[in-house]
Amino acid sequence: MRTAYSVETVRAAERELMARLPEGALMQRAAAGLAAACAGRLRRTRGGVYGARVVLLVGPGDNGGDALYAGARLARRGAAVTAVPMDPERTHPGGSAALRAAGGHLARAVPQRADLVLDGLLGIGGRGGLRPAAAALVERIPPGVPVVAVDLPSGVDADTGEVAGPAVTADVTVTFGAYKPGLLIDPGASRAGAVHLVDIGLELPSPQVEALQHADVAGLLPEPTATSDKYRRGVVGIVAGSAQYPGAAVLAVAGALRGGAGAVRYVGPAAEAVLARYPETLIGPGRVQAWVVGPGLGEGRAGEVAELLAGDAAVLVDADGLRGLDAAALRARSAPTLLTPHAGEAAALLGVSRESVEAGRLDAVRMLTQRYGAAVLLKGSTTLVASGGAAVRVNPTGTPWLATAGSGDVLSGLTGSLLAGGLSGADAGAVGAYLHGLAARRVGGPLLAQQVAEALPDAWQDTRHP
Ligand SMILES: NC(=O)C1=CN([C@@H]2O[C@H](COP(=O)(O)OP(=O)(O)OC[C@H]3O[C@@H](n4cnc5c(N)ncnc54)[C@H](O)[C@@H]3O)[C@@H](O)[C@H]2O)[C@@H](O)CC1
Ligand SMILES: [K+]
Repeated sequence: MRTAYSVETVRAAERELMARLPEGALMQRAAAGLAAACAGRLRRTRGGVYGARVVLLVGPGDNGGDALYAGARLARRGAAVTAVPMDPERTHPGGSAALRAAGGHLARAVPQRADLVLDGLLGIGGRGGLRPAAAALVERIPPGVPVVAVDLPSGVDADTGEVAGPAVTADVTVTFGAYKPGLLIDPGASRAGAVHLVDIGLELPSPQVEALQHADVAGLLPEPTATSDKYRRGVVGIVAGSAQYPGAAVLAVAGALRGGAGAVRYVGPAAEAVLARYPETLIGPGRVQAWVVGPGLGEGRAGEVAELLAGDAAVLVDADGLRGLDAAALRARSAPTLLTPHAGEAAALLGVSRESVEAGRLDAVRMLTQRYGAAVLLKGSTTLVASGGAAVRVNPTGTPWLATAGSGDVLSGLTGSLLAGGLSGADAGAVGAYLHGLAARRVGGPLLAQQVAEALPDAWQDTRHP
């Protein structure tokens, strides 16, 4: 499990640790890890540190201090290090002195010839969009030069991944003590590049955000045993498709057949198309452990959604099924419920704009789970899964090629199948998104939704091999 912690949590852990250590010890740990990561990068790109031109963008706080001390370490190994402070009056005094003593120097303009740029403008103390002095330095980063962000890319909100205006786009982020949610959630995550965690010895409580890894998923997947039969493995029912969108039914069934349930039942007007493609499918109403309702349903079918929600099987509501959902009916349910909106559907459920959901995905998914009393999977670049007050799960797999017609139908079928296999709403959502993203990576791109469904068994097996 990869875990991420809010600024408040990280600060509290830092205070607690600092009280037990000599002054400045934590910053030295951070700077040592940062310098080592930079040296590793310089070794790979140009054979070594000696003679490398390193530029430090230095903000007014401790983030700038980290950059200066790391710069001093690189200067001692023969790098030519130039620090450009955002505000020369407010620059970490100890860090500046250390850099000068090591042979580095301070400048007012960003040198345009460089082998590496360190972004030490803002870390977890950054608030809102970059102010002009910081934005001006970011604009002067020479194109094509690798950028290492110190703790997080400046301009990215550490707690949410929101980016309000200009921000650094890093090749590597060296983060200290703990991942921050903004490094795992878009738009921040795509600014961070490869994230490298430096252990500085923090003791941390339970996380605010987490990302499953292969072993976590393998541990949650419902595997049949010698005594399993198809009913014990769970039956998933698919209520999807319409005369206008029969394909959604076929794709949801395609996903459901690869999600580990013992059987897939289809109810709706696309039975012929479903059977033609998947003769394994049971047709017509009957008992199931979980329903998937919504993909390609079209308009005027809210009654079917309400009827399923009134029953005692688990229910996944997707796409057209999400229109006009009754929050009170959802809150009254005792069986697992999972909603799987994309940003536009989430915006409608919350009564806000699509843009605000996309800019603040973490807030949006938390508000949805609170308002509707259900687990929620918010689709998009970095899919999020929230349930009650538990840590929000961010999906680490996937590819931009998944933004293609029908891929959501496969996801809902797959995830419903996992619900039928006995997973909770949050687990089914997180595991479904993970496998779906892994399968898409296997296919590459451009991809068809049905290829994603076909790659699911291999993705399932992949999770067993870390
Ligand atoms: N606290 C600790 O124990 C440790 C902190 N470390 C470093 O310290 C950082 C946090 O340091 P600080 O609390 O000093 O905060 P930062 O260095 O992140 O930034 C705070 C400063 O930036 C200014 N600022 C805030 N938002 C701005 C914006 N949008 N545009 C321009 N300027 C803005 C503030 O006025 C303040 O002076 C961490 O990210 C990490 O890099 C590490 O050295 C490890 C140990
Ligand atoms: K930074």
